[in-house]
Amino acid sequence: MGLLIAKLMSIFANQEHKVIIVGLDNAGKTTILYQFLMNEVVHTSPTIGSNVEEIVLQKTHFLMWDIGGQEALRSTWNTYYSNTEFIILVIDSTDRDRLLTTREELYRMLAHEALRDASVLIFANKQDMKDSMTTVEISQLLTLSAIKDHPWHIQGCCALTGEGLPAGLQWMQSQTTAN
Ligand SMILES: Nc1nc2c(ncn2[C@@H]2O[C@H](COP(=O)(O)OP(=O)(O)OP(=O)(O)O)[C@@H](O)[C@H]2O)c(=O)[nH]1
Ligand SMILES: [Mg+2]
Repeated sequence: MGLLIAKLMSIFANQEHKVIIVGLDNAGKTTILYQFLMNEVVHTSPTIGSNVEEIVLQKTHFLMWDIGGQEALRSTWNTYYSNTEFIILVIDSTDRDRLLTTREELYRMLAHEALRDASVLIFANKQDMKDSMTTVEISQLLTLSAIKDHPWHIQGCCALTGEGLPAGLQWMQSQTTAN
């Protein structure tokens, strides 16, 4: 009996949490995924379709789907939604012109039934660029404070150095234990 309980506990401890990484093309999604995986900057080209990798933080396993963000691919995002626990929305913080497009995509996702229980981590990426918007500016432009039905968190980061990425992962881990 004790063994059975131990086995069940280890299954739950190693349960995989499904994550989708979304955002407009060139935001840095693929760069972030491989920084998580290897602590390295990989050479990327625009993602057609998706990449999937398992990222483990202590005993928490995340199955992360990095989805192509080009305009023509955005209508396919919803095919990845089922069983998603976390949305990572990556933003190129220098891309002021397209922040409203990101905002539309964000609220479209949040209204989707399959994402009703998902938590949202927003990475304000490319904080190394001197003209980047701050997390405060981005929060205001996305009106994040209006999101009441999903836990959310915004984190500044630089995918090239990895700065800010562990803090984001840690927030996700805290949400898995909070739920
Ligand atoms: N300066 C700077 N450049 C970055 C950063 N993160 C990513 N990049 C660069 O931004 C470009 C796009 O990165 P990707 O990771 O391919 O972007 P993506 O979001 O996966 O794009 P799609 O696959 O087309 O949706 C690459 O040239 C990256 O090297 C960052 O934090 N700072
Ligand atoms: Mg990509």
